[in-house]
Amino acid sequence: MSGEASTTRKAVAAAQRIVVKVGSSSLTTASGGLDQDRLDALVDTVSRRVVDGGQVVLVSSGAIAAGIAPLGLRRRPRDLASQQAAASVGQQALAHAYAESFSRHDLIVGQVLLTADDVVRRGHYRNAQRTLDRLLGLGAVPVVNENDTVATHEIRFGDNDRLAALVSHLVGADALVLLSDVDALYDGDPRRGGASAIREVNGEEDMVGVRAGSAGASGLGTGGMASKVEAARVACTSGIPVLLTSAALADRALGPADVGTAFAATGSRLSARRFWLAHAAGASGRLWLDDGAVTAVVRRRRSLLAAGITAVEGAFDGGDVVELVAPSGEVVARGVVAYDAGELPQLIGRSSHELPPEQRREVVHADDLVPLR
Ligand SMILES: Nc1ncnc2c1ncn2[C@@H]1O[C@H](COP(=O)(O)OP(=O)(O)O)[C@@H](O)[C@H]1O
Ligand SMILES: N[C@@H](CCC(=O)OP(=O)(O)O)C(=O)O
Repeated sequence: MSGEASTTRKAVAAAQRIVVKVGSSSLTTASGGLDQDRLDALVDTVSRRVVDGGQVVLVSSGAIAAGIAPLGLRRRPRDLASQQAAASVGQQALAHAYAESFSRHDLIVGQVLLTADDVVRRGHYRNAQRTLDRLLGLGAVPVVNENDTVATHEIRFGDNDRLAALVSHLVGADALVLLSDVDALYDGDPRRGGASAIREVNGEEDMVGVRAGSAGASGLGTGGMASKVEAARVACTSGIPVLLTSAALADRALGPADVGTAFAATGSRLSARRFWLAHAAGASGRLWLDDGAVTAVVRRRRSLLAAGITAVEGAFDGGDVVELVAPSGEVVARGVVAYDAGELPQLIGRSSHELPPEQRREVVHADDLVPLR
């Protein structure tokens, strides 16, 4: 790549605290065992950064894939119980491999297995934050994965790309690096041919027409490019720049950052509460807004009043988190609703002066509302 490095690339190269996420397809062989050479190469790169004074949190997938061969399975299992069994076997193989590999550089690793509750429940969030912070302070390399052996479909993070974005905010990272088996984001699935690489994403306008598809041909990854793009969006809108490239290019990604796709930080750092509201908390319902209300809450950062709501979905109580939806169906904000779902139908569409005084409070107060664009 030629030309002057973008601000985003400089920020990634200079980041002091960094989260590096590596996917299953970059650590395991097609037959479902750990690929020690590739794991060692990644560890060498991460170690260089740590020895140079940086702090790295490694979010590593691969537990399920690494458990396939030892259990005599032929491919990645589809049912939850077998996935959990594979993860149980594979995670300990993975942790062992990382511990051995980092020990070549005299570095200690700390295994951190998180469930969605650990970041979705605000009380648990601080606990995970403290542990990771202390590990980094003690010079260890935290190796994070989802606690797959107990996570059911209903309570999963979804994928480790999302987990990595959440962890980036949790540890206050200066950058997030997503390593996969593809060197960059392309405008279409590169497996189909004819797609071109996108080098810089400076906002949603650069994503227009980009088709980010499902997981790679190895059958080992889960989220595919779509989940990486979504994770990049979560990080960038929270003020964290992202670099996406292949694990084979990790050295350059963590060095001059002159490879892959750089996603610029578009938003400012969110407080833990606002980040939680925007990205972590589960939503219990939806409020459909008219165009005027969308402008008021998204552009003018106003509270949402009953007059701008056209429909209510879901069974929520006052104090729950809900999504605010534009007429187009796009979720434009999330916030804490002040009323129970049952109270709203008789209020919506009516302006405050038509309502009795006790029902004139905002439906979602501006302080409890985070626009998503
Ligand atoms: N627009 C795109 N740009 C790049 N890769 C894409 C795109 N759409 C789909 N993909 C596929 O996504 C795969 C990476 O996702 P995945 O297999 O889940 O990786 P990992 O295991 O690293 O998380 C690539 O191998 C590629 O084939
Ligand atoms: N927690 C799972 C990984 C899930 C996942 O998102 O995988 P990937 O798409 O390879 O990053 C595991 O360790 O197998």
